[in-house]
Amino acid sequence: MTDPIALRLRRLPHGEGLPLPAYATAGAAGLDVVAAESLTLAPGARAAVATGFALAIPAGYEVQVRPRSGLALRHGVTCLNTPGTIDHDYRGEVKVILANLGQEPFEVSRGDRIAQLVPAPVQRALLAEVDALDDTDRGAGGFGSTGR
Ligand SMILES: O=c1ccn([C@H]2C[C@H](O)[C@@H](COP(=O)(O)OP(=O)(O)OP(=O)(O)O)O2)c(=O)[nH]1
Repeated sequence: MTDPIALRLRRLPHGEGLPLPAYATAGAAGLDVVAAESLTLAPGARAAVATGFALAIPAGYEVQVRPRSGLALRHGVTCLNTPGTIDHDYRGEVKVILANLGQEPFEVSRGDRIAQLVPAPVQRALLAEVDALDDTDRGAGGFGSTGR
């Protein structure tokens, strides 16, 4: 494992008393995040669920918000925008955009683990507009073109 990334976390008033994001096992890749509010997600519904904290992420990194496989498999509940992107310059509350793709209402209780956070290095692009692109064997083929 590489050296950990230092993340500063500011607890917000409604996050008082909640466990901080934490690794569930010594080898876990994601910091489990708990909900700072309780709500019911109807089938097909989505919501930005409060976490009760804000982050300062070092420049050159993002934090990805990813679903938990247990919620996805058992309840059809996932992060709609997975992986969610927390920009390094964002100082607002981290929220988890949960969607219920299952057939039953899903209850979120304050303190439930709802997602996981994974820091990742960011490679920025230097965009150059050009009149023509170099030729390749694939050309414009895509979207299953090699399977036909
Ligand atoms: O799952 C998420 C995704 C985003 N954010 C916050 C942090 C992120 O830095 C900010 C903006 O996210 P994004 O760039 O994905 O959203 P956008 O729709 O492009 O909005 P903006 O115009 O604010 O960038 O919203 C979250 O709290 N949770």
